[in-house]
Amino acid sequence: MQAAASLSLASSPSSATASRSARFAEYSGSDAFLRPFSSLRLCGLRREVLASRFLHRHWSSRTALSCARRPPRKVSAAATDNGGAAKGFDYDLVIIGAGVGGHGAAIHAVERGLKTAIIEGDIVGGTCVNRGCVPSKALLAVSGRMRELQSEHHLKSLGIQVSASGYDRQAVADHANNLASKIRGNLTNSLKALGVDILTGVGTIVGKQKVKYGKVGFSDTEVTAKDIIIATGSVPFDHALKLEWVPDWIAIVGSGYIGLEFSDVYTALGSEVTFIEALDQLMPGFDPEIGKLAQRILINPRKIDYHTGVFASKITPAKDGKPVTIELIDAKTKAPKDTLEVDAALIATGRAPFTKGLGLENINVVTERGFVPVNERMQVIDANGNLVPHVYCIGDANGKLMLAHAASAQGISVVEQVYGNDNVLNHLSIPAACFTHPEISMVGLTEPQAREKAEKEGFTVSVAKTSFKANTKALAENEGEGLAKTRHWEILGVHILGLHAADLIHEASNAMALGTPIQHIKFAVHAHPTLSEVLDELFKSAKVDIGTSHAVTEPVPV
Ligand SMILES: Cc1cc2nc3c(=O)[nH]c(=O)nc-3n(C[C@H](O)[C@H](O)[C@H](O)COP(=O)(O)OP(=O)(O)OC[C@H]3O[C@@H](n4cnc5c(N)ncnc54)[C@H](O)[C@@H]3O)c2cc1C
Ligand SMILES: NC(=O)c1ccc[n+]([C@@H]2O[C@H](COP(=O)([O-])OP(=O)(O)OC[C@H]3O[C@@H](n4cnc5c(N)ncnc54)[C@H](O)[C@@H]3O)[C@@H](O)[C@H]2O)c1
Repeated sequence: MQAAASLSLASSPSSATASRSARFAEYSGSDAFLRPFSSLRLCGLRREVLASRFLHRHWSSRTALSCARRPPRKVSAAATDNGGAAKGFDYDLVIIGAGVGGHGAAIHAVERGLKTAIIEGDIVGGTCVNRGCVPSKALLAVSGRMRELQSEHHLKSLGIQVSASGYDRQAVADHANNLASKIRGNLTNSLKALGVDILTGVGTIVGKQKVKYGKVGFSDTEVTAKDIIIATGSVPFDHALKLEWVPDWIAIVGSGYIGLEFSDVYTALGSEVTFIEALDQLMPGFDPEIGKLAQRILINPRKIDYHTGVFASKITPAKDGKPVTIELIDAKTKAPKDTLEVDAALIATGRAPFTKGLGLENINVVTERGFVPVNERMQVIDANGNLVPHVYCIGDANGKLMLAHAASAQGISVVEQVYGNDNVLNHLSIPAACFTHPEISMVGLTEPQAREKAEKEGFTVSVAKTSFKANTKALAENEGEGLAKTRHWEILGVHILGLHAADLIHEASNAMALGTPIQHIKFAVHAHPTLSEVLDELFKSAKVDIGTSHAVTEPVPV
């Protein structure tokens, strides 16, 4: 199923107008969090419905501070130093969009001695810093602690007594907002410290190696660049991060990363959640076995119910004291199924690229569902299937892998090419994580995908699994729930659900990126007692048949 697909709302990105001023106005005001008034029912309960609202933007970058301290860089024949551009150009590199992708590319470009400018039409940091990863992880930090404090049984088993737990909604919201501002400041300062020119305004490609930019209502300035990177990201649907109120009952449309993370936040803060998922099971993007375990740990014990195999076909925002209404239709037959009345609705059905008004028509590029077509080197492909010289597109705008670190890694890969080093990023080795409690992480193929590949290519897949239940550190924390699984001696994929899964995945993703096979990594030594021994055990339990060359390990049921 395509992200961003099928849900049409007044506030959805598809309603974006072509005008640049309207684009940015809409960007800052789109309202995916819809709310009501009045009383309604869920799971047989009647409840008083709260009025209210949500919304807006905030977040940052991890590389910012360390990069400011990097040593002077070497300058190749292909590049000038940071003071002067290639002959005949204002800049060696102009990047349109200062999100994490653009930021990662800019600091690496300076390191490579390229005279670099970054054009930003809104605020530095983009989605991740201002409206995505950063504020959502601040909220998840709160939900994690709330869960611990609310789990009397868990605390008691550790010998801890806590009389009551509670939270101050505004203080929680401030924590998310302040973190976003702080990281945005770090990002901006790191660009300035490295001598990247930050050009304010909406960037438009006006022709070969030419970009204009300008604030809405002011005249544009034109700059030339030897190479251009488009890093304009996506239009987020989600503005629930300001936490202006906590609804009693919230419907979350879509059970992907955003839906699952917000269900963790809202249930910890006291809301009841109803998931609406178009596919036949919840969390359809995850490895099926991990998805089942996630349902057992993250859904069933919480105040969450769900409708699967249905589309939210129409959502009517709260108005004049009436609740939000959500019309559900059967995903296959399209027959009407149900209508829900809820306090609030959060739309998490994927994100749409932010590529309108970029002037792509001036370089003969036609988007595909809004995404900029690129090859494996992020070089932009025109309407005739030819590469557009000197134009690249990274991050959410190309739709390859809509993750912050993928955007940044693609940016670094492009800068290497611009510098003269061929570089192709291995997307299969890029990890992903969902920051629920406990976390889920993954890299590479799911088990069905691995089996399909094996059938096509004629090899056998074996699967190894291990449980957190046997891990001393996890047991010391009284957090023994979890599973890690891998497949294939080359490591085709690893999936983890359990304590600190988001940190644990990197041993596997680095092994995949470096091509380290299981029969080598299984001899690596891990400190005891640590959670990393979960992966140690996983790799050691993999049955490697070097003769037939494809072994896998099976997990112990948890
Ligand atoms: C709620 C939420 C939580 C998330 N959590 C995570 C997470 O935990 N981990 C993770 O890896 N990813 C997460 N993501 C995804 C992550 O935020 C994106 O993948 C990432 O921000 C993409 O970076 P980008 O640089 O491609 O685009 P963006 O961050 O969207 O930045 C693009 C920038 O370009 C600017 N721009 C657009 N058009 C123009 C123009 N014409 N001229 C000038 N400037 C322009 C925009 O204003 C913006 O600043 C989350 C997303 C959301 C919505
Ligand atoms: N921790 C992280 O890394 C993190 C966190 C949040 C977001 N993200 C990024 O943001 C992107 C978007 O996240 P997301 O959760 O919005 O998208 P997603 O693609 O992960 O999940 C969307 C879900 O919505 C369902 N859906 C689509 N249309 C529907 C409809 N009309 N009715 C009911 N269900 C519908 C889909 O079947 C799917 O399960 C992700 O691709 C991810 O890359 C990452």
